[in-house]
Amino acid sequence: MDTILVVNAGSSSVKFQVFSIEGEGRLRRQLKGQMDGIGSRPRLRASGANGDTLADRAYPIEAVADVPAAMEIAGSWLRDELRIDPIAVGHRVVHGGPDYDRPVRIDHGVVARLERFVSLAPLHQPHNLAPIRSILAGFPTLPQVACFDTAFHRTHSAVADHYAIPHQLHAEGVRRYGFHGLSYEYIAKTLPHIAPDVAKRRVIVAHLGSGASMCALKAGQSVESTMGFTALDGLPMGTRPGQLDPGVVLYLISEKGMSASNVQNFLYRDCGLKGLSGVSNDMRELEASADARAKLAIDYFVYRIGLNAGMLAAALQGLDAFVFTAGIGENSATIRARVVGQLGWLGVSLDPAENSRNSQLISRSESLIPVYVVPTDEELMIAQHTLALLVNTPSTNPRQERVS
Ligand SMILES: Nc1ncnc2c1ncn2[C@@H]1O[C@H](COP(=O)(O)OP(=O)(O)O)[C@@H](O)[C@H]1O
Ligand SMILES: CC(=O)OP(=O)(O)O
Ligand SMILES: [Mg+2]
Repeated sequence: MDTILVVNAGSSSVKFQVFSIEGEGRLRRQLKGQMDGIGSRPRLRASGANGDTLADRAYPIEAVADVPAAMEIAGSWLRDELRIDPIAVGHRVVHGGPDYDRPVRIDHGVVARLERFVSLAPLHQPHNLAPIRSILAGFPTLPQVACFDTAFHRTHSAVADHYAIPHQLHAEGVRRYGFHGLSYEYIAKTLPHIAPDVAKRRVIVAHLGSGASMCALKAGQSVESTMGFTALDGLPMGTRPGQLDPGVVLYLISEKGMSASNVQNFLYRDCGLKGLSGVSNDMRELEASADARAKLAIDYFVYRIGLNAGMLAAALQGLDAFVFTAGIGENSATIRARVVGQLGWLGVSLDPAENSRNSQLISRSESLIPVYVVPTDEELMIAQHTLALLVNTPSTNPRQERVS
């Protein structure tokens, strides 16, 4: 069976899926898994094609302290226990910079270009590139494809793509890229099947995971995002602050004597829900906590989502649907209820029973704007792009020739 392996390293998880190629470009999911709770409660879970459990293992926090450790455990499980032998590997690569507006077949030149963005996505890019490099070294003829978080947002207008700074910096690549594009692309492709009328109109998608952002979709195209040059901007996240006055950064440097790398570590690892609560970066732990600072962190998260929804509704000049997705958006009925509470001024009204069941439609019929929960599938997007590039790019790999 010819298969494609997909690897998606996020800030608190490593996700992977294996798809078989069924002919005529159709893919069938054979395996889906993730190591999540990295740095809080690490757990490897995986299921097979029929949803049957293949692994469910909890690890002590110190055994999976970071993403590389999670990658190592998940990788050896796939390699040594399941003997996965794919004909191609698709990777999520968070930063594609100004040049990549679509997925690309990987070679050493591509890796060298993507290395330049490591400092712009330090929580992700090194972990996205590490498996690419080790596969290139160990299996140089195995086709690999990079799929970018930034690519889906390259449709933004000039006003959405710029900061009010001198042009030279924009020309160098200091732009408002936006991230989580593979997730938004999946939602944009799925929404026409769920709600064909609103999918053609103005939709806000809230991708609320460990990293969190929101996207304004007009007729399925991204027109605005809460994230910018890096995945620091916009909403508060597990360990990142979201929108912050740049004056705070100047204060850290000039008054606290912090170096550039101290500030980088601080902004990517010590802020957000973790910094504000002092309890955890993990929303499940905050929801379970009685600590007043955990409550403040959740209040702040919800409040900022409401503020940013107003901004995106203005970008869209109206709103026809609101969609929740990713770890928190798909699973926390409490957070969804509170966010919908913030959208009351738009005439949105929640159906609490449907919300508590994680139903697809969680608003009441009289709600002026429907609210949906759509589980995202970044890995499926990556597999589809990988297959498309396999079929359309010539290769020296004889196993790959059979696919086309
Ligand atoms: N049942 C749940 N209730 C509340 N939060 C949840 C639940 N399940 C997962 N989450 C939260 O989702 C986040 C992880 O989301 P995910 O999209 O997997 O993140 P990432 O891809 O950035 O690693 C964590 O903050 C986790 O606490
Ligand atoms: C870009 C980003 O923040 O990704 P994730 O949410 O997977 O950490
Ligand atoms: Mg993610």
